[in-house]
Amino acid sequence: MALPPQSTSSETITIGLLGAGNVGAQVAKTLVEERELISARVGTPVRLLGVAVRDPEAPRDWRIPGELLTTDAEALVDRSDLVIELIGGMEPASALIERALRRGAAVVTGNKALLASRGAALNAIAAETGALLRFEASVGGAIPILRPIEESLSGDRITKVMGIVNGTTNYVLDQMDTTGAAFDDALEEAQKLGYAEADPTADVAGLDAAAKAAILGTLAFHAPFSFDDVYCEGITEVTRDDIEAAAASGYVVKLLAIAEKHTRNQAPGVVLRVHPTLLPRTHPLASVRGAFNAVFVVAENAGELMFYGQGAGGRPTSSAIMGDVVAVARRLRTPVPEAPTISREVHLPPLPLDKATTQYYIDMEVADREGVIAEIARVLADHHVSIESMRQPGSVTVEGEVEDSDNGAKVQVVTHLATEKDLRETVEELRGLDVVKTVNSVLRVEVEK
Ligand SMILES: NC(=O)c1ccc[n+]([C@@H]2O[C@H](COP(=O)([O-])OP(=O)(O)OC[C@H]3O[C@@H](n4cnc5c(N)ncnc54)[C@H](O)[C@@H]3O)[C@@H](O)[C@H]2O)c1
Ligand SMILES: N[C@@H](CCO)C(=O)O
Ligand code: NA
Repeated sequence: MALPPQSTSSETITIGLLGAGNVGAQVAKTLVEERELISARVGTPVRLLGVAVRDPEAPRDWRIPGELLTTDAEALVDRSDLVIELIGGMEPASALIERALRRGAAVVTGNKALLASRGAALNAIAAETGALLRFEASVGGAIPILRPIEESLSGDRITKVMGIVNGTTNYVLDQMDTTGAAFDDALEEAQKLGYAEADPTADVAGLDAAAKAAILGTLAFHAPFSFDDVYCEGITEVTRDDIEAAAASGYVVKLLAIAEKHTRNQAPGVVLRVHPTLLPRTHPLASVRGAFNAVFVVAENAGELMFYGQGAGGRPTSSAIMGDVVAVARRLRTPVPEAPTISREVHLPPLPLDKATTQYYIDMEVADREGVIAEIARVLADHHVSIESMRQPGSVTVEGEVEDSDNGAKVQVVTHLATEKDLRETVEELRGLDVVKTVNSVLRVEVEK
């Protein structure tokens, strides 16, 4: 399919869009319908040169003018000053971005999977050729989060970034919690609403959130982290029982991505982790509903900051893409020296999960006889894990002892801060006790921001 002739005005910034799915179709709509506004914001005319698609006949959320459609993505890349990549996945997205950067064209992308595995390499190519590479849409959808970390907080020291960064899983957990929906039904709905990845396994297995944790960690700590540095557990093992038991104890289950600097008793490093987490219902992140995202950032001087907004969906994500397009196009018009997007001045290695400290919730079935609680408490104490609260559903919460109940002997313990290593050894020993029939679930708990 032929492309329209290239702009004759050397002033005009030409844009090539790759992919016209949930996000791409919205971006095409904005570039066509709001061309004057975007050009005014940039200060130079911008023009959508073409939209590379796999199937020109495919139905789309917005009908892209036929003369813009092409199946030759490489030719479009070679003719564009600015390339927007919204195909997703590794190939051909990676090769097309690399092709654009090598010829000095600017690139805007929302492809977190690619950035979390090849981000450092792509940034190196951009640094070599002087090309611009921006990716605000890759984390938190519409929420401005990467630029505040990179620019506004660049004079401070960030110590922790923690957030709900996957809209699909937040939608699924929220539906299960508030309407009692089944996992599969809620996921199907999230797919229909355009929140999920092309393969939603990436969402429910925590991989999408892990990619975002690597990107957030890299920018927050000025050290390169990749997907492989992130400990990752998804929500597929979270049951309705877990959610109901958590609710009965005043908690809500959320999939959190956490990147935290650890310095105590060890050389400094960063633990990056994604896992289902219990939050007290009063915690600000507990009220993040549906496909919304929220990210807490803690910095030495700024203190606590919270960023909140729509984390997924074609329209919200297109806002972040367009923000990058305008920012990058302004720079194409008036070039200024670019500082490296990913600075590497700090040697801060990724640390294994064992180095993380957090609180834990342990739910177990126990024998309904005297001395059970004392035995459980002894095992925890032996491993330096102290108890914040202990509860038996259906009976009165008491300190250190649990009353018999008609509901059978179920015991739920919330610990104080403990290391993963101590916790793991504790749970292993609890499982081996005669008085413990089963350990139903072990979930991490975040009480503080
Ligand atoms: N949907 C969201 O809420 C959201 C939010 C933030 C970031 N993202 C990211 O944005 C990107 C796009 O997401 P999406 O939801 O629009 O995905 P999508 O699956 O709806 O769209 C991708 C489109 O690319 C097309 N495509 C595949 N191979 C192609 C090729 N070789 N040439 C041209 N087109 C090709 C597909 O046919 C599809 O229409 C992904 O990287 C995704 O992770 C999505
Ligand atoms: N699939 C992703 C899209 C936004 O990155 C999500 O559900 O959050
Ligand atoms: Na964002």
